[in-house]
Amino acid sequence: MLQSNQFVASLTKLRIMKRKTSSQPASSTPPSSPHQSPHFPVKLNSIFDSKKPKNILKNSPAITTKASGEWVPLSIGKSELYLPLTFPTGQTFRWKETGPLQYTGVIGPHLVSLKQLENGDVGYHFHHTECEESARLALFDFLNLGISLSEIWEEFKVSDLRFCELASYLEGARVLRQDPLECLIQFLCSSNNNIGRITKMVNFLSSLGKYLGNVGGYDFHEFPEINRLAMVSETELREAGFGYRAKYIIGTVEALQSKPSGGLQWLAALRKLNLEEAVDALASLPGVGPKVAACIALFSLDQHHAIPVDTHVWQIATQYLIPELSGTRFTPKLCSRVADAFVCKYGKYAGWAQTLLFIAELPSQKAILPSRFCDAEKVKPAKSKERKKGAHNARSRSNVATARQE
Ligand SMILES: Nc1nc2[nH]c(O)nc2c(=O)[nH]1
Repeated sequence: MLQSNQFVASLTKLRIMKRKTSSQPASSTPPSSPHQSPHFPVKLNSIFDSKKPKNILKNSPAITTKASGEWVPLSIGKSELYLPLTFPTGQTFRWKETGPLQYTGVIGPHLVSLKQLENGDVGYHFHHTECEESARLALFDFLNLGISLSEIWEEFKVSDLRFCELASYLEGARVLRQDPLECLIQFLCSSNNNIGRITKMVNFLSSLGKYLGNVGGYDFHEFPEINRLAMVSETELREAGFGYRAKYIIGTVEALQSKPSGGLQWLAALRKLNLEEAVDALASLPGVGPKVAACIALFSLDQHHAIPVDTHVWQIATQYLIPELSGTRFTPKLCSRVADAFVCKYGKYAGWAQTLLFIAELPSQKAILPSRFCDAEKVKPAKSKERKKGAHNARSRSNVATARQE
C-alpha cells in the first residue's frame, strides 16, 4: 500500500519530471464501444482559515491491487469522484465517453480509462504506459486526490443550505488538476464557443501529438509540445474552424516560446504564485481574459479559490450571494465583486463550490434536478433591454462555454 507521505513525495517528484516519450501505441483494449455522450453540457483574498482537507488516499487499501476484472479500484467512492459530473462538465474537452460510466483520456504519456464501478468506486485501466507506477502517480495527481471533496463540501454545506441540497443530487463533482499547457490551450478554444466546436478544435490540436491508441472508436494522442504547436500556421487553424481564436493560439504559443525559462517552466511556476499574480501573468497572453484565466488557474494551477465569472455565474451570484446587485447589468469590472462574494462565502476552496453551482446550471443537470433549483435563470432585469439579454443568455446556455466578455 502506498502511504500518503510516500504519495505526496512521489507526486512532488513526478511534478518535476520532464515529459517522457513512450513507445508502442495501444490497441483498443477495454470493454468499450463507440459511445457518444448523451450529456452535452456546457459549456477571484484573505479569509482563508479553513483547515486543509485530509488526503483521501491515506487509508486507501487497494491502490496497487488488480480488480477482479480489468479495473483497478481507486477505493474512493462516488462522493469523492463521480465521473459523469467531472469529465463532461466543461473542465476538460479531451476526455471521451467510451462506454457506460466510462471515460478515456490521456495524462502526460499515459492512456487511461476510468469507470464508475457498480459499488460506486472508480476503477482505472492503463491502455498505454511505459511505467505503471508513474502512470498511477500521474493519475492520482490529475484527479487531485490529495484533496477530500467530501470534507470540503461538508464545510460548504454548513455555510450554505442551497449548496447542501444541491450537493445531495450532484455528489462527486471534483475539480481536476490538469496540465497547465493543455488547460491553457483548451480554454483559449472555449472562449465564446460551443462544446461541439471546442471539442473539434481540441481534437485537431491534440492530433498533432504522439498517437497513443484507439479506445472505443476514438483516437488518443499525447498533447503536442509547444514547439509542435508552433509549427501550425494561422491559416491552417482558420481552415480547421478556429476563427478569430487562431491568432490567439498562435500568439500564445509564440509568447510561451519566448519565455527565457521555456513556456512549460513558465506555466509551471504559476502554481507557486498567488492567485492575482497568476491571473495577471496569464492575462499577458493573447486571448486570455478574466474568465479564461480563472478557469486555467482553477483547473490546472492549484488556485482553488479562482472563480470563473460569466453572465451565468453572475446570475447565480446576484441571486444567492450579492442580491443587492440583482438587476444590474453584468460588466467585466464586476468580476472581482462576484469572486470576492464566492470567497467570502466558501473560503479557500471557493472555486470548488463554484464548480458545483456551475454544473447545476448545465442543461443536462437541470433536466435531472428538481424544478426548485432552476431559479437562477429567472433573471430580474430592470430594463427591457436587460430582459432581452437575459432571455438570450438562458437560451444560449447549452451552447456557450465561456463568457462573451472575453
Ligand atoms: N466549473 C466551471 N467550469 C467551467 N467551464 C467553463 O467553460 N466555464 C466554467 C465555469 O465557470 N466553471
